[in-house]
Amino acid sequence: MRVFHLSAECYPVAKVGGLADVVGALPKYQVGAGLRAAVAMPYYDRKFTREHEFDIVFQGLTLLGARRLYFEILKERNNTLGFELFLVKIPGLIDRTEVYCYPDETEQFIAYQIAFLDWINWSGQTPDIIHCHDHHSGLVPFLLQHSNAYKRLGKVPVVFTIHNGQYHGAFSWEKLHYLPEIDLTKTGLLDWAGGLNPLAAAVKCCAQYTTVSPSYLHELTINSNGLEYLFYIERHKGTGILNGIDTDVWNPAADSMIASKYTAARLAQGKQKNKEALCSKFQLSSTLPLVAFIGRLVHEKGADMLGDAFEQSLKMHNGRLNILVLGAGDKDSEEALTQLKVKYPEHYAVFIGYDEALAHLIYAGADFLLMPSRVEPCGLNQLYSLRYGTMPVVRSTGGLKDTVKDFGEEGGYGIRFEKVAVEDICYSIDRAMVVYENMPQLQKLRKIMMALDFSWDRSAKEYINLYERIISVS
Ligand SMILES: Nc1ncnc2c1ncn2[C@@H]1O[C@H](COP(=O)(O)OP(=O)(O)O[C@H]2O[C@H](CO)[C@@H](O)[C@H](O)[C@H]2O)[C@@H](O)[C@H]1O
Repeated sequence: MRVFHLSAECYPVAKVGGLADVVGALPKYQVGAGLRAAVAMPYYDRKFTREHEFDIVFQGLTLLGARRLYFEILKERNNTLGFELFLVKIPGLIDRTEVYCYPDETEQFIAYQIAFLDWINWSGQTPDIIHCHDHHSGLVPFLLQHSNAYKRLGKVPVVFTIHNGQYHGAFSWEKLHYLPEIDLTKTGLLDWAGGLNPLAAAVKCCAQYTTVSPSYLHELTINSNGLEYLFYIERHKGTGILNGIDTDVWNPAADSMIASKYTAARLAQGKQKNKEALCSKFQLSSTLPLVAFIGRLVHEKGADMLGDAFEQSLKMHNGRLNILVLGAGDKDSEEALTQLKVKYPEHYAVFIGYDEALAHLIYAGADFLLMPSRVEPCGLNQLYSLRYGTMPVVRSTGGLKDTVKDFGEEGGYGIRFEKVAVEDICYSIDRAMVVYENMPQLQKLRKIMMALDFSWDRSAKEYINLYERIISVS
């Protein structure tokens, strides 16, 4: 079965968040299961692209409105990632360093989708499935069905995965002319609330959509930044498939980014060595409990509450608790979290920025990983922390609810809280402090965490079953 994954991110080519982790892993596991899975993503001028060899497999000219665009499809020569990697390069438009936030982002993502479809069409390929991830490739199912340009491919089914339903990629109707010739009687499929909405169009036009956890499938009908009714109406097309983790990348027994590798059998010593390395980097004492946060500092992740919650907890557990933050995002949260360092220089540290290796060391060296998310479609951080024997402290939402069981319940191993509130975060940190004081109990819980299996094998099979079901009825 020939499958193309379309995504703006793919680890290690270009990563901003969890989308990259999923698209860098799922195709590899699908190839392992016998599929011919490939990723086709925009080209970025980054370390990975500079350090690997690429062949130009296709060159073409396409139109974006009145603009004629020359594009190339590059293929990574050695399939280094375990699957075929194709990059869509358009000089002057899709050849930059950052993944998001350019003023002409709408034009970039439309051109990426058109160039991909032109390539597939003109090169005579007919994939069995096109698997689009998030709104950046959300116009593909509409274009396949309702653009004259791609009539030959009109029956190729599209699976659309929603990693984050808060972002829709919406733009104004004035930009409609960027699309190739479409059936104008079908423009309603592109519309939501008076704008052209790629996420909504994808949900309407795809064969099936998936969410990255079962709970999030339902939550989208309650909270999806204005698309709640659409998700309610289209719910018969939705399936929740929990993300997995790439155990080649996230494995404490083989992780070259941590200070000391360890297995469950060497858990206590292994974690302590990593904690010492981590604490010495930030001049924190390695004998105190260490609560960490890793992530984008945005409202969805509860980043706006962290400053107050950490201040209250550090005050309450004066001199008995350490806290470490790794993240970047909203300026107010960055500022509040940076200021805290002045008040608690010995017990608090923060790194504002993105650092993959530091994230690995934190998963290995911290005792607790806090995720007070308002919205969490799946969440990978809690899965990584479980794999490294670090207790997740999470708000009960989305994938966090599906993967973290409170240690107060039978068979539980984490800490869960219900409300989006500073008080609930502080209370959960209090509970973590109590767990830490009972080290034999914490060690037992850590063993349970490390034995859990959230690898991609199971989820990759679920996607394949879904593809097969779709193909059998199409
Ligand atoms: N400053 C920093 N430095 C280093 N590493 C950092 C970092 N900030 C974040 N990361 C890393 O980025 C990834 C974050 O992944 P998540 O899945 O938790 O969130 P994200 O919101 O990006 O993804 C969305 O898509 C994923 C994938 O489907 C869903 O799990 C999730 O719920 C959804 O919001 C992790 O690998 C984490 O270690």
